[in-house]
Amino acid sequence: MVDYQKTAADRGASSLETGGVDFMLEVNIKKELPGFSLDVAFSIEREILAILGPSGCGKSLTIQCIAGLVRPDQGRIVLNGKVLYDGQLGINLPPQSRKVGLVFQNYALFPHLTVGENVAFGIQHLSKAEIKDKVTILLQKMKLQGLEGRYPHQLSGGQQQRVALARALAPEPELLLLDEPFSALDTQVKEQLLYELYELHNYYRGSVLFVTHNVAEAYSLCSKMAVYGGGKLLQFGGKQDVVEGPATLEAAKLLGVENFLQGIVTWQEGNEVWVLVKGLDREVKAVVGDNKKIAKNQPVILGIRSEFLRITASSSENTFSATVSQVVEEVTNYTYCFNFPDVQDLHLVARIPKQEGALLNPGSAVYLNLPQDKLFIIT
Ligand SMILES: Nc1ncnc2c1ncn2[C@@H]1O[C@H](COP(=O)(O)OP(=O)(O)OP(=O)(O)O)[C@@H](O)[C@H]1O
Repeated sequence: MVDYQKTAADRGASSLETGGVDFMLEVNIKKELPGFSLDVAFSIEREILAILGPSGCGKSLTIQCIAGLVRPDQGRIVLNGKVLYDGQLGINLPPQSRKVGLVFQNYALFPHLTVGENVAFGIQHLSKAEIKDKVTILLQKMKLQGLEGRYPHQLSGGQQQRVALARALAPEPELLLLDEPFSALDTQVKEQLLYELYELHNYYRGSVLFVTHNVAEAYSLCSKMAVYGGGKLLQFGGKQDVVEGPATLEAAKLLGVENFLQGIVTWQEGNEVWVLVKGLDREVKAVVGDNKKIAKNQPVILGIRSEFLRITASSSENTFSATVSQVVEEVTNYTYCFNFPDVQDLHLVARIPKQEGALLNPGSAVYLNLPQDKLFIIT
């Protein structure tokens, strides 16, 4: 997965100059709707948070509560020390008083206004000269120079979404809310915009909440991830911790983990845990974080992302004899499905970069390694 945070950092880009403002967002809200209840709490500080989850899990509702478009039933939302909503104190600021920018999937530009007029829409209180300067800078940042006089219908989807971003940024919001902003765009345009959005974050400096279904898209852009399921926060944390160490089976599946093994804990020493894998009748070693203690004989599920399995030349720790049952050739990987001799109902999927070896045909026997630091344990 591309990591734009790393690529920008490698070039020495910085988003850390905040002029003394904290850019802290605290959200703790409950909302009951017919047949659905939302109950989430999280906080972020001057960073990009991706909210990830299946359709109907409450992602957009969270965004709408923060933007002031939907009133929660209970809780509190605080942005940079300003209370936007407090159920007990009866505070519920209107959207225009929240300093929050919002971009939806479907651009929502004003069709009768030009690109320049759309971008200037939220900054009419400024002088003409200030508006002109700001629009010029934003159009330049969003690579829209020369398109200022066009109308939305004269723009491509990617250009329209850039205008929507510029319009949201013009009033200098302290928080930018992006609700599936790229889902209507094709892959190439989406990737370009993801990169530009990350670049833009260096300029913008505030926090960003980014709603998506797509794990790779989330990982590329965010530093933190919130995984939603059925109106609840299943997991929240740094993106690598979340993607490589899902806390529950539901979160793991939502995060695209394909490989799960049942087992029983046989031994723990420090952060190393040995698990006897059902069916394989062999132990694997996994590394757990945060000094987590797991009782001996406790049934657990081991998980590992398909990208982390490796084919090795010989048998060693955490390595099993396996047979290729299916292969799919992709642009940069071979995706293999493996069976295990004498074991029913156990299949593992591995994505192996092509440069790591020639194509293996179905029926090939290999050693399959499950790296201990990439195996995670769900109790
Ligand atoms: N105004 C509303 N009135 C009643 N129910 C609503 C309203 N808005 C949303 N819901 C319901 O709340 C739940 C969460 O909706 P939400 O739009 O937040 O989902 P989502 O996670 O953003 O899904 P998607 O990815 O499909 O956009 C859904 O069951 C939806 O039907």
